[in-house]
Amino acid sequence: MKTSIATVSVSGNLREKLEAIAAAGFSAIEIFEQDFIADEGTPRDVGRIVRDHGLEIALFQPFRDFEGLPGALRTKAFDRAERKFDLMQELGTDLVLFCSSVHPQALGGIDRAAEDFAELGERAAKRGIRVGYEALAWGTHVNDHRDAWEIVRRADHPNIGLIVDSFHTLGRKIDPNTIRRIPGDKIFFVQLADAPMIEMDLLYWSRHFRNMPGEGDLAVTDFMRAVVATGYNGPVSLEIFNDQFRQGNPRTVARDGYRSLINLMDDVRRNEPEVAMPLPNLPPKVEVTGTSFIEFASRGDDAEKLRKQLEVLGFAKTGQHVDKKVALWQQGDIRVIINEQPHDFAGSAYNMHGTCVCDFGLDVGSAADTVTRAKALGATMFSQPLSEGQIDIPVIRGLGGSLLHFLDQSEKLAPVWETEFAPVEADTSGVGLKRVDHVAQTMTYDDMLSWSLFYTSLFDMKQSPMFDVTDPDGLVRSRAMEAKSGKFRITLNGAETHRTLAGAFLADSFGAPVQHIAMATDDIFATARKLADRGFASLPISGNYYDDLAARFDLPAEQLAQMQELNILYDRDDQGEFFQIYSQSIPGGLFVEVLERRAGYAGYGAPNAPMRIAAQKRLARAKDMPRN
Ligand SMILES: O=C(O)c1ccc(O)c(O)c1
Ligand SMILES: [Mg+2]
Repeated sequence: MKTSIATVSVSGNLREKLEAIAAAGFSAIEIFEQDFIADEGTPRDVGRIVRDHGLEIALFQPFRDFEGLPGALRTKAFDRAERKFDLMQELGTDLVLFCSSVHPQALGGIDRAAEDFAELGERAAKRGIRVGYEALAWGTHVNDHRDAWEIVRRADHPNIGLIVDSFHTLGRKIDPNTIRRIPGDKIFFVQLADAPMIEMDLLYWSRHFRNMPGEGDLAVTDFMRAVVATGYNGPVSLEIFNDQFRQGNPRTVARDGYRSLINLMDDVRRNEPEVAMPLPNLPPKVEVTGTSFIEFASRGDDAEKLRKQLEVLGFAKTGQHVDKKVALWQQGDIRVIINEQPHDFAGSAYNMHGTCVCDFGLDVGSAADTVTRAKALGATMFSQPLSEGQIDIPVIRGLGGSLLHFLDQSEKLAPVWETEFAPVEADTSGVGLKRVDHVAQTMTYDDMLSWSLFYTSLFDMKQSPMFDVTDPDGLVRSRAMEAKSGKFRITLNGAETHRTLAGAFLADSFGAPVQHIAMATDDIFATARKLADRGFASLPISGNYYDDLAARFDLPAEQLAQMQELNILYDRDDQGEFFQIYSQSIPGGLFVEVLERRAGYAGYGAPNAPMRIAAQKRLARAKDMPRN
C-alpha cells in the first residue's frame, strides 16, 4: 500500500516538509501548488528533490473552478488547465485534483460538467495525465461524492476519475457506504482526514480543524472500508488542514500521520477480512491488564523524602535490587520503584526533571507483540546496557521521553521480580491501597492529540471526549483513556499556559510526564483514617465545598461530616458513587490521589477538579509566605 500525505499537512518550507515526510516513512506526497510556488526551485528541481527523498508525487493539487463555466470563462479555464499540465509534466506527476467549483458564474448542470470533463480528458490523455474530480463539501453545485461520481460516469473517459475525501463525505453526514457502488478503477485517489465533531461552517471546519484519522470523531474507518471494498488499491493519502499542525513540529506531525494511517489500515483490514490488501500483518491492539510498576528517578534528600511519603501512604520496602541502587516498595498490587542510579536512564531523567516518574511497567498478554506493533506504528525504541543477570524487558519511549516497559507471563519475563530483587522483610499490612487506578500525565495542549493517538493506536483503549478543567488561572484540557478491560486508565492533561497548576508543573519539571498517581482502596473511610494516623497530610478542602455537596446530593449528615473531616471529595454518576482524597505535594511537585469507586462509577471526579486545583494553589501560596 502506498502511503501518502499532502504537503499542506505539515509545517515548514517545502524542503523541511519533505524531510519530515520522508523520515516518517511515507512513500508519496500530494504536492500543494502553493508549497511548490513558494519554493525557489524550478519545477524540474522540485520534482528531483522530492524523488531524492525517496518520495513520489502521487498528486498535484488543487485545480479550482473548472467545470460549468460559460463562454470566455470556459475557454480560459481550459487554458489554465493546459498550463498546469505543462507544470505537472516538469514536476513528474500524472495525476491532478480538480475540486468542485465555487465560481460565482458556474452554471451547474450535471451534463454540462460531464462534457467539460470529457473534453478535458481528451486533452489530458494527449499528455498521459489523469484528472480526479473531488466534491468539496461547500461546492456551489457539486458538494456530494455521489454527484461528482455521476459527472465522472457521464464524462466516460479513461483519463477522468473520482477523488474521494473522507472529510467532505463524512463532514456532510453522507453515508460512506454509498462509495461501495463506485467501481474501484474509477476512484483515482483517496484522501483521508478526521475532525472533531463541532457544529460550524463546513469550509471553516475543514480548513482549520481537520486532524489525523483516529484523532477526531468521524467514521474514517467505515469510509476507508467502503473504499477498499470497491477494489481500489491506489495510494492512501492524508490531507490535513489544521492550525495547530501548521505551527507544530513537522517531524512529530508527519510521524503521527504515518502512525494514524498504519493504525487505520490495520483496522480496515481486520474489519474487511474478505478484501485482499497489501498490508503487513500487525499484532492486534494490545489489551493492557494492569500497571505492573511505577518507577521514580530520585536521589539524596529527595529520595529520602519520597521514602517517607511512601511509608506514610502505607507502602513497605519489600525488595532491594541485586545490583543497583534501586528499591522495590509494595502495597496491595501496587509496585513502586525508587531508582537512585546516578548514570543510567533514571540518572539522566533525575538530572533533567528532578524527582519524577521516569518509567512505567504495563502488564500485557505478549510483551514481544506489543513492541512489534509499537515499532510498526513508528514508536521510538530504547535500549541501555544490561547489568549482570538483569532481564531484558521490552521497552519503548513514552511521553516526555519516559519509558514504557511491557511485562507478560512468559518464561523470560514472569520471574523478573524474584530474579532482580532480593526480598526485604517488611510489614505489608498497609492502609488498604489495592491497585493503581490511573496515572495523570501532563503535556502541552499541542501535544495532546499526539499522545492520545499514541495510546489508542497501540493499546485497545477507549477515550472520553476532551473537556475543560477550570484552573483559577486558565483552562486545562483533559481527556481520560481507559483500557477495554477497565484495568488500565490514564488521564491526559494539556496545559496552555504556565500559570495553571498543570502548566507550572510542566515548566518547573522541564516536561516530567506524570503529575499525579491515583490509587484505589475498597474502603475510603478506613483508608483515610489509617492515613491520618500515619501523619498523611491531605489537601484541605473548603467548607463551601461541603455545603454545596449537601445541597446537590442527599448524603447522610454523619457521612458528610466525616468526609469534611477527612477532606474527602465526592461525585456520582448513573452507575455509582466516587470518593477521592488528594495528598499535598510530594517531591518533584507530584501528588497522590486515593480513591474509591463504588458500583461501577466510571469517571474521575471531574466536577471536583476546579476546587481541588484552587485548594492546591492556595496551599502552595501559604507555604511560600514568609513566616514572620
Ligand atoms: O479547502 C480546500 O479548498 C480544499 C482543496 C483541496 C482539497 O482536496 C480539499 O479537500 C479542500
Ligand atoms: Mg480533499
